[in-house]
Amino acid sequence: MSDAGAGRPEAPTLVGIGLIRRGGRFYVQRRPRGAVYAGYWEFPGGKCEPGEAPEAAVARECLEETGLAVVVGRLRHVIEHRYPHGLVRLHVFDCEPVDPSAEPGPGHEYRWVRPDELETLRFPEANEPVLRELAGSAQDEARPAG
Ligand SMILES: Nc1nc2c([nH]c(=O)n2[C@H]2C[C@H](O)[C@@H](COP(=O)(O)OP(=O)(O)OP(=O)(O)O)O2)c(=O)[nH]1
Repeated sequence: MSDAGAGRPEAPTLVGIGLIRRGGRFYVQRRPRGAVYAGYWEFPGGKCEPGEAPEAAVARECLEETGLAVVVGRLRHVIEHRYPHGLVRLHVFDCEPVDPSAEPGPGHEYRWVRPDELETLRFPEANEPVLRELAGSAQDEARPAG
């Protein structure tokens, strides 16, 4: 007997996202025209291919989208969010460029931003906990000890 449809929970689309950090700043880029959330800022990343682990997707998407080869580090957040276009599960990883002097390619409009600037840019709403945490850790670093 088939149980197709009724009662089965919707599987989220798995997404890998890279927080590429260089000298205390993060790489952000504008989502291209025609994409969902076109014109919003985002961290590089994208959907996992079938069978692909999120960290592998991060390395692949960072290279494809920015031209930067990255070392994928700690998994910082897993965020499940329902958008009008579907349910996504974002896996957000700390990343470092393999070559710290390499510049991103021409594919996207991009900026390297300080953590406290992140909250002034418009990101897709699922990014909110990431932006809050990065901005908060910047304040901790700036606060004098004691
Ligand atoms: N890349 C990226 N995607 C994000 C961020 N925040 C966020 O909610 N998303 C969502 C938007 C999309 O629903 C999903 C990623 O999809 P995408 O359209 O960028 O993925 P993709 O590059 O594989 O796209 P495509 O091949 O289907 O064009 O994750 C973010 O900071 N970066």
